[in-house]
Amino acid sequence: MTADQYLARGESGETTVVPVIDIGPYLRGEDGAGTVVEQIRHACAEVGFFVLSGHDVTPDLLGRMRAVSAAFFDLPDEEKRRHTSVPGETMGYVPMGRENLAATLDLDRPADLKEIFDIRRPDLPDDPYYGSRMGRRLFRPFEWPARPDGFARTWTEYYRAVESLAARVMEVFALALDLPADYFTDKTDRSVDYLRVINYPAQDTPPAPGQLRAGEHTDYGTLTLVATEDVPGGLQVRTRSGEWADVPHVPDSFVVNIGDMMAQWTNDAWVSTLHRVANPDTGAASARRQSVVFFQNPNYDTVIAPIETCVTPAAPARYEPVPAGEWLLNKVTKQRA
Ligand SMILES: O=C(O)CCC(=O)C(=O)O
Ligand SMILES: [Fe+2]
Repeated sequence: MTADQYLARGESGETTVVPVIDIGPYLRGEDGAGTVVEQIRHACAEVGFFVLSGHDVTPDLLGRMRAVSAAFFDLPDEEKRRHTSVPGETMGYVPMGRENLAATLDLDRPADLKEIFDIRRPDLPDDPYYGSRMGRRLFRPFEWPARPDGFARTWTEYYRAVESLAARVMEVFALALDLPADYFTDKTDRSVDYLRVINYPAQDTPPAPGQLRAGEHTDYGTLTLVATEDVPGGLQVRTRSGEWADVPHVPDSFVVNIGDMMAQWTNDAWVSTLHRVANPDTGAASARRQSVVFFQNPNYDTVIAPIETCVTPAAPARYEPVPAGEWLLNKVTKQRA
């Protein structure tokens, strides 16, 4: 991916960088559904990011998810560390200093200033897909924290809600690529999703040179749904001219971005845009930030190759086929600080 593929406009540009799209008409099968498809096609091709409103994940559920997660991060360090993920994995608690997203682009930067709790699909179905060698590697069972109360219940409820929403967005993606609405269904129905809450603590000491809340990176999979927070030190996208532009926070909406595998599927007709999480200004260093992030990655045995509607004589296939699980593991290995 080269910098000139990032079309979003930055500080010096007045254009809206990241459009807000109301998916409601599509979800309800109303007349405006065609417009939703058009808007999403445009956003994915031009920006790689959009803000999704009109979805059916309730503010109540999101509020409970935030509260229970914040309560976990407020537990004593020693209690959180009992859930520390095995090295090279992100399942469970990932303490400060363990992840470095810029390293996925082979950049030499200090570790990200964040801690994480991360799960895979809860309540795994009895299916050889999950029990195979690759299945066990990617869907390793994890232990829920005993505290705070209701953690497992709320996270499971949230997982189900965003998993369904992601499936509906994938239908829109298929339609936007002139494919049948269910084109991606059998490629993502056992997806290797990551549900993680990221706590970006207040910055009591100044970050090291080049150190950020999250270093620049692209996401790896199909799509990401981020519930952001309106506090200093937030998500930024890289514009075509190489500037960093803030992604707007719209209450009760998700920031949606596409990942590398969607860019490869579309033969780069759609962009997997560089982004990062900035530090708060010194004056706002006490601002803590928490984001709730759902990454959808295809089934591990889905082979990602440019889709036929995206390959033309003028745009020949740019990518060799690659199994999604392999691509994902390669990235996850690199992200270790
Ligand atoms: O915290 C955020 O707003 C986004 C984090 C992010 O981009 C990531 O973890 O991939
Ligand atoms: Fe990201």
